Amino acid sequence: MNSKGRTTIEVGAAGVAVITIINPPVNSLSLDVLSSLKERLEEALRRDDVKALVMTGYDGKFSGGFDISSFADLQQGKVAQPKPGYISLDMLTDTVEVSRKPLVAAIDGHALGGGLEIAMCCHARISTPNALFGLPELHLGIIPGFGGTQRLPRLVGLAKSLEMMLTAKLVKGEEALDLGLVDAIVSPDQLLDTARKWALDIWEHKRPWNIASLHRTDKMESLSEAKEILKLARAQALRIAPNLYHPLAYIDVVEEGIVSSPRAGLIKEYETFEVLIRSSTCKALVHIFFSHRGTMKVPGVTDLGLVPRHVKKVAILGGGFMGSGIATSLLLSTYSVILKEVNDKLLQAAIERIKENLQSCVNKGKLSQEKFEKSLSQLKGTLDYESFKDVDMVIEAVTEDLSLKHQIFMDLEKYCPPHCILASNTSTIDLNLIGEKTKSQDRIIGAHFFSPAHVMPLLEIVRTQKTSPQVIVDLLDVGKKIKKTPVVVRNCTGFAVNRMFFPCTQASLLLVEHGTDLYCIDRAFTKFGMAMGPFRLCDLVGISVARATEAQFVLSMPDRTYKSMLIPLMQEDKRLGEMTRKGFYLYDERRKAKPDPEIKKYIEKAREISGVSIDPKLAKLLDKDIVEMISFPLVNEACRLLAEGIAVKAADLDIASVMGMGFPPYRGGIIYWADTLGSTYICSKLDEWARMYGNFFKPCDYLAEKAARGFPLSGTTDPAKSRL
Ligand SMILES: C[C@H](O)CC(=O)SCCNC(=O)CCNC(=O)[C@H](O)C(C)(C)COP(=O)(O)OP(=O)(O)OC[C@H]1O[C@@H](n2cnc3c(N)ncnc32)[C@H](O)[C@@H]1OP(=O)(O)O
Repeated sequence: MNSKGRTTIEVGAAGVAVITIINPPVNSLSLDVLSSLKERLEEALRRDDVKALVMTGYDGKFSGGFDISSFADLQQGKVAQPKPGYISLDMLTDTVEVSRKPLVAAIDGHALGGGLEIAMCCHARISTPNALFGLPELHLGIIPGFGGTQRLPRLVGLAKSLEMMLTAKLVKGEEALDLGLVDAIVSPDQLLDTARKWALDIWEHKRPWNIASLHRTDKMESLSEAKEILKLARAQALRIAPNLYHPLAYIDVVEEGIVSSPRAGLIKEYETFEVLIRSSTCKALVHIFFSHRGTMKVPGVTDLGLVPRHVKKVAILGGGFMGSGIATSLLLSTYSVILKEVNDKLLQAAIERIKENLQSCVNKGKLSQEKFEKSLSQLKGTLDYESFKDVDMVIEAVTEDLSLKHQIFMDLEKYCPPHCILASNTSTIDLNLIGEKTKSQDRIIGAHFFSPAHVMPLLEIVRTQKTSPQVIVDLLDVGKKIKKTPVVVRNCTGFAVNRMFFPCTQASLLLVEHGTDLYCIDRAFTKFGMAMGPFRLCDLVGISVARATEAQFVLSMPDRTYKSMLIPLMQEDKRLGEMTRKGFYLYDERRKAKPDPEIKKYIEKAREISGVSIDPKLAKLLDKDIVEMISFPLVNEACRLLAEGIAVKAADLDIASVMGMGFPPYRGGIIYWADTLGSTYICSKLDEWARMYGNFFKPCDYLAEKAARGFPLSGTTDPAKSRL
């Protein structure tokens, strides 16, 4: 079997051994790397010609931490440490940290998770200004397992370490120096020489031997302060993630080290790590980690060897809420942006919105004043197409009016250079229709952003049968550069995210008309872990948008829509959602939502029009039943997207559900979650509800077939069945 990574050792004339971790692309710590590292360390400690050691990572990257792809082997017991806690105690604490030869970490790139934990066992840390440090393990449903829970608080103080861990915050070189996490900052070309000299200086007592990180006390708060900080951290963890156990387990482990001893903390750490790595939360979050990266791999597109073309200048048509958000995203990533509006008043308003967006980044400390000025200087407003002659990409973000879009795309074909990518931010209109009056269909593509576009992480890239792979590769690259997660889907009404989410609103309306309490539905959803319930979301998006979207779906899938008058009735009465401070909820000036007893009136009227009577069973549903009755239709639609080839991979829908709909990542995304319940169970429930409440619930063929065989829904789709 090929080994997964290795380390090398090179002993220089001055007697400093440089050990390099080699496991591209991020130098993760596979078990092979760890075992090779142990051998190299032992060799260096044994050799008489070695006075001191430097540890570094290959190709300017220290280490991205423990090898996440080996979690599955650990979970299944296929590999194990020689004894419990071996790496943390025997290797790092009792060999490296106590060694009589000084060991200095030379850090460039990233020192994350296990990478940082190893660096913290060293006797000094030298880094470059751009190096990134952090313990992001909680994002994977685990806690650090190589001593990070004990050493980070002792190096940077308890309060700061809790902040870094609970928010998975990464710190950069200079901040790490201020915190005391590193001892010196040097440029990349001086890194190794400085580290070598530093190690030798310690050996020659020209620099002090620092006390081992595990036993430092100078940064730690007093016991009473520490207890108060831990109490607040527990409250924060419960508030941020009430369904999650592992952040609390992490705080318990830190506490053990403080109230008992650091060694007791290390023991509790590895015991807890062993439990958490086998948890369903960890498995789901690891699935999200790899699926997230997998969205950049599109079969038949990204495997053709195409190189993304350099996109420098982007034009945006329409500076409304979406257009200005998209422009902000591009400016933040140093693209030159031309913003076109139809008159000066709208143009000035759009520029003002962009300024506000950028200013809010400055206020949150995410953008320096200097970068704010630079970004803004990259923005040019215009009222005509004159300056479009050298743009590389256009993103149209005007209102959803097909004839207007027809005209725009014909104009774009006339004014833009032939290589220019012609993208539309439409959320519902068929891209084939948008481009039908042009001869440029190979460069027409959907770039569907989610509102607010400069904040939401998902970018749905929609390709038609004619979109060229080169254009898809180009947009994937732009998406990555503007720090979005792109998911490539095929063209259909609502594309993947809106189409998948639509049955959720529909099922909610059906339940409400049959007697389920509207606010109980939203509560059950948020308790399940969704960012917000379907009715709160409707208010946020706006009742008019919800109605317009509904109209599109009623047209394209009349056989499976539930026709409720609740939303039209509210629209008639100008209860338009959060923007009018009245929708399903009432809103105060701080946008805090409060249930409104008046909503009953609208429900009763809608019920009367539909001719539906209250079903006593539905009026008393448990939270679990509410979640299932609303989410299973969503799963059903996701299955249709897979069967039709709209989405190529189930994992893409998992990411789309997490990033576009607020589905809880620790449940792994919509299809992953469905598979934890089983296709047979979901299908039988949908069948039962279809018999009782109509075709809206009827399982699609894909789901029924998988259920009949007891297969998971995430199995690869048959490309032959793709409709394109
Ligand atoms: C015992 C310990 O306490 C437990 C641990 O250490 S758990 C691990 C903790 N570490 C992490 O969570 C870091 C995870 N990685 C990252 O955040 C980012 O990959 C990074 C900042 C290191 C680099 O980001 P970036 O340059 O954008 O590259 P990115 O696309 O994310 O990753 C490159 C490749 O490396 C893989 N990779 C990244 N980190 C990995 C890791 N720790 N293990 C295995 N593979 C990893 C990715 O899956 C990707 O693979 P692909 O090319 O086949 O898709």
